[in-house]
Amino acid sequence: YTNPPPPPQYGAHERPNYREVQRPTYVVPKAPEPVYYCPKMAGLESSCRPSKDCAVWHNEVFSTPNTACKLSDGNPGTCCPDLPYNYKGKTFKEPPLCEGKIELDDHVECLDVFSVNAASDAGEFELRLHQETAKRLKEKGIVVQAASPRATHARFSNPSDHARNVTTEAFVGVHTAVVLVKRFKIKNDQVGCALHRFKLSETDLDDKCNTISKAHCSEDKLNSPFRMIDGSCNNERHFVWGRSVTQYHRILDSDYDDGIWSPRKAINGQDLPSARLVSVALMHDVDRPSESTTIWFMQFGQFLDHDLVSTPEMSNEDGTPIVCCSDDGEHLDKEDRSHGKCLPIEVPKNDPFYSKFGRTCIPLIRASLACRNDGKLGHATQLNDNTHFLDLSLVYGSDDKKADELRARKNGELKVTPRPGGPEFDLLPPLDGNSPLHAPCTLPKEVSGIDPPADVKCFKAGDGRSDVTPNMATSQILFMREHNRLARELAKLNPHWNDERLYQEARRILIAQAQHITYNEWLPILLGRSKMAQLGLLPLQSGFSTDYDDHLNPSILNEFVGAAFRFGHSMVQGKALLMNEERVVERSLLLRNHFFKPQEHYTPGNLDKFLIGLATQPSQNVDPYFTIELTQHLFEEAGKGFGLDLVALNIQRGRDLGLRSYNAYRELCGIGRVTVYDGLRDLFSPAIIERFKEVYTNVDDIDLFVGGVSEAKAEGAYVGPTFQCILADQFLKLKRGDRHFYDLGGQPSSFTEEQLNEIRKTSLARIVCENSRVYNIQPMVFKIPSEMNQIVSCQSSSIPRMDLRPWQEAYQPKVYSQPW
Ligand code: HEM
Ligand SMILES: [Ca+2]
Repeated sequence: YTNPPPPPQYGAHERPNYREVQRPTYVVPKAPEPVYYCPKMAGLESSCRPSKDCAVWHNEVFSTPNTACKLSDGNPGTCCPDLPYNYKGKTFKEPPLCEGKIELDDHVECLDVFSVNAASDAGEFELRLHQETAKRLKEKGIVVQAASPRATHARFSNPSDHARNVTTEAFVGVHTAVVLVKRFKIKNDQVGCALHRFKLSETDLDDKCNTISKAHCSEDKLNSPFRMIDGSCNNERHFVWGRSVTQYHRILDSDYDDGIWSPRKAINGQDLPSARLVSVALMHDVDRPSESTTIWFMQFGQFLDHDLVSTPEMSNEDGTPIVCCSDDGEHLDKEDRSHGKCLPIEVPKNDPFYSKFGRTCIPLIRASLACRNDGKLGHATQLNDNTHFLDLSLVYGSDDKKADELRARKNGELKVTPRPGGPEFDLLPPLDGNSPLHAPCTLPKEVSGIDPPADVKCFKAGDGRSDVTPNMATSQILFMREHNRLARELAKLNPHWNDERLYQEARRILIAQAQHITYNEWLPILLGRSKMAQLGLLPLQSGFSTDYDDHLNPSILNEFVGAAFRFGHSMVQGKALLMNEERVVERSLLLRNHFFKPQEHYTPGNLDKFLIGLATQPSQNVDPYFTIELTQHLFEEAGKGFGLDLVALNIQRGRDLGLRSYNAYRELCGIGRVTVYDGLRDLFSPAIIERFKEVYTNVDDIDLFVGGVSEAKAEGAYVGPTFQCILADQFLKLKRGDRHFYDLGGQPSSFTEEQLNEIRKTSLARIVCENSRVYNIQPMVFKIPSEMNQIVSCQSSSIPRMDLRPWQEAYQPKVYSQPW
């Protein structure tokens, strides 16, 4: 290169619009010619490519003979066709609040703004009453015990200060609605039409929940090439769409007993079966590992989960967690639960596990309430504490304060805990100010064999759950390191860029990489190629996407967060493996001992061993089988022998979030509603149907989570058709409703075509290679190594390396050979 003249230096805010920046043309090297014969696949000609370019075809690649091939330089590759045609499928619309055809009863017609104001006083009173109850409980010494499973769950679901304030305001609105429904005897199907007529701003509730309507985005923000940290200003008209601390959306109307907030009942009017009873009756711990998919697939799923959602639980006014069962695991008196924020799970007396510990109550606190985006009165909505977008908020934070805390403010880098050996050993920065309720971050001597080292701290990242398990921490550390690596490389290419510019550019690239991995490598395994093609979810091979739809709300759906995306819990293995380069297990860690205890990561070399374990150990299948590490020992306190049951929590949470029953989603997804249990034979084994009959009195009572995980897999997918349908809809909204989606053209945040082609070289295998001391890995890390997915050197062209030269400002165009 000849040195270009130094470009002007400017901070992120004073820069010209990206659309105006002149970029030199960059000549893309031609793809290597296939040198080996490749078989036809799905009736299409195929050619030899780096394996990650065949990830979308993984089913055909692994079922067609002779799909292993050699790239032009002799390194292993995979045969597959070009990407198939991407149709433009439809997304589900949000159910209308009021269809307009419902006739209101006369007495409901009488409901006017004065009645609303009167009810709002009652709502405020309810809030104070609940605050009193909380105070009384504290005085009585009924508080959450340090290090207990409940304390750890509270840590996992801890609301941000912003979320806590929003919930308090929304709570009054919800109670106002509850009072009105009672007073005016409003039937469930009339709630929307009766209440939506009232805007909070036109009632005495005008001081509540008014920040959403006041949200504003300057031209600067709308034209910024970089996303806002809190996800705002993505949509140019609806500034808050996708922002953190805003409501989840839904594809079917909520199902609450009172039409507002109380959990649904069984069809016969009785209570639904206890969530723990359902968990025990249906969900066993049977080892059914996948034959082709690694545990990285599960882990990346949880990584996405922590990017896309965080449903905080409600808390006391002072931020302390709420108590919903007594210390010895029994239900509290009705009076002590009168703050209405508890939804404890009934444990049957004869429970095969918890009865041994005399526990009859599993605590669950209701999810934080959101201010409704429409500013109207209506049923409860819940909030997402993270940005709804796939934007690596779990790496960078979902609000400016958190983002700032995480930045090194030097060279665009993120803060780290440095360890001897260089950046491939960096860990996440320490979490300071541990709450006294937190269990120690170190392992007890009985587990580790050593005294707890003094320098071991819990980790801090953009999301508070970064060290919930060892491998959640592994994935967070990996992406943090890749950010810093990108920032270092960009600084070499553009020595004149300041910290802000380097941080934002590295962030933009890393988010694009994560989106590419998700749509190119991960979703094809989850949803299957044909479903992706049908909806238009496949990534492009070249050029820009024109997919953006500014009418589409990208927000996460209650159905997704409350049930469908929890499919991942079924894939979890009870043990995390540490493996060496020979792929031999050196140690295995029982999950129950390692929740929020990242001590193992402090041993040099262990992170590499976790990474190899992730690429080797198979994932479990999605089925009604769950490891007891999650269903009996979740967040167990050391030495106590029991923890929480995640399956029961999922079921109960679904009811808390007002999800309709499984049958309603079958109908929505075009699979067809069933009227009798036998109708389920299309997707369920007779044994499972029998077990459904034992616990649910009506086929319309089945919880969505339970039905979803028990379905037979959809063709080419990792989940059944109902979850496939909900998950696909969500990922379509996340792509089409995101103005900053990585392959979108014509936006201030769009990459140049040359940059985009480099981003398309990304694979998770490459990110592992670049940021660890793992030297050999298979190109498709979500797939178990095989002849078509051979373990190769990280130096190999089988795992393409992205070239950052297209980011060099005003560099001289030059044709160069493959970067590897
Ligand atoms: C060992 C691994 C995992 C553990 C210990 C774990 C634990 C938990 C816990 C405690 C909750 C909160 C339950 C509640 O209060 O409602 C939760 C929620 C959730 N989990 Fe997991 N999980 C794991 C893996 C996964 C995976 C692999 C996925 C997806 C592929 C996933 C998706 C979700 C989702 C979507 C939620 C709802 C999150 C929210 O509302 O904020 N989890 N998980
Ligand atoms: Ca996010």
